[in-house]
Amino acid sequence: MGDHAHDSSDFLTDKSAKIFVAGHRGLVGSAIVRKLQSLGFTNLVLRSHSELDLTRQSDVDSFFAAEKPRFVILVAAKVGGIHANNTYPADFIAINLQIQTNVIDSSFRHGVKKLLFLGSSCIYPKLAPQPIPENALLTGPLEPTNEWYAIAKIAGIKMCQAYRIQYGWDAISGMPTNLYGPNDNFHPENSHVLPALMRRFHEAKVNKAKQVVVWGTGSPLREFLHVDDLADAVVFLMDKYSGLEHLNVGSGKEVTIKDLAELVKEVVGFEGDLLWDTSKPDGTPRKLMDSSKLLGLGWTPKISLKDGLFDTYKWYVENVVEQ
Ligand SMILES: NC(=O)C1=CN([C@@H]2O[C@H](COP(=O)(O)OP(=O)(O)OC[C@H]3O[C@@H](n4cnc5c(N)ncnc54)[C@H](OP(=O)(O)O)[C@@H]3O)[C@@H](O)[C@H]2O)C=CC1
Ligand SMILES: C[C@H]1O[C@H](OP(=O)(O)OP(=O)(O)OC[C@H]2O[C@@H](n3cnc4c(=O)[nH]c(N)nc43)[C@H](O)[C@@H]2O)[C@@H](O)[C@@H](O)C1=O
Repeated sequence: MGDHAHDSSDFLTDKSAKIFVAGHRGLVGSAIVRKLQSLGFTNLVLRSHSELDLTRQSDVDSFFAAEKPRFVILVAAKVGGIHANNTYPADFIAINLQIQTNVIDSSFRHGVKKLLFLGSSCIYPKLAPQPIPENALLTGPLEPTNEWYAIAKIAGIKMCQAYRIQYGWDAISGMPTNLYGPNDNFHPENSHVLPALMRRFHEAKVNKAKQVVVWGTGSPLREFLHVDDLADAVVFLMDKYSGLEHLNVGSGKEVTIKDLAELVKEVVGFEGDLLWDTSKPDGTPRKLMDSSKLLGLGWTPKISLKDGLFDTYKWYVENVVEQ
């Protein structure tokens, strides 16, 4: 089964087509809803976690039988930073396998025309060649702190490929790098590094603290992409890509955690010192992805990290900080 990488679908032609955005209230899902609404889509089907628990197979199948969406964008998942992944491995592997298996299978069985599944750059080996090409998948041991989540995501990619091979069904996968932006998860322990530091620096500034603890050594490198760029890439992939292989979705720019911390400190306006807690894990030393396949199809990221940080901090102060 060859790659039909340039099959164009009718995703952008019929704005009344029914689209199910699974996980629409999260960082990524809410950005995708914003993007689709800005493009004039009028028929989004949205269900919160409490309305439809995607780990419950019979409920998912009843939902698809009733709604029969034409397109599905699957971004619902159990998601968290390095501490959460390292602390709740059973949740990360079980919940994510259940969600994706239920949604992918029910989508196929109820006639969905095209489905996009989101994985993550953590699917690649801990010491993959940098920048990481898509074919580095399954060529080496995973990063231990998030291997459970990574295995679930790899299974999702493989499931989409298997349904294309066996049934000729149009399921595609995108692999985003570390994401950030409005509506992120700012939980003090379970969040990702960027929102965690933004919250900690903000609280330190307000409380006039002298120093802020940052986890690890500060030496790991991370690539960041603003979630609005990711939402743009999701629409681009739904419209322009129908291939067997997953595609990397990155900004191509990486920073050390130390430089990121300094940048967030500057954006927030905290003037104290950083204290490094090296008892906390660094995780994988580097995971810059090679996104040249997606770039070659014509997509480009537009939001710089500094602009994105200012935009996110403005949102944080207006929406999260107790008024
Ligand atoms: N954030 C990042 O840095 C990255 C994220 N990704 C991927 O992007 C996708 C979205 O991540 P992100 O937006 O950051 O995560 P969020 O946690 O912000 O959003 C996930 C959404 O999924 C929902 N959800 C979780 N479990 C269930 C369930 N059992 N049934 C129904 N809904 C459920 C959550 O609802 P509720 O909160 O109410 O439980 C939430 O709205 C995920 O697939 C993730 O793997 C990939 C790379 C990086
Ligand atoms: C998207 C990606 O996200 C996760 O992988 P990660 O990138 O390692 O995660 P992270 O953002 O939590 O940490 C990045 C680095 O930052 C350092 N760090 C400093 N201070 C804080 C801090 O306060 N909080 C956090 N979380 N990290 C901190 C931390 O020590 C580490 O070196 C997995 O979900 C993975 O599966 C995945 O897909």
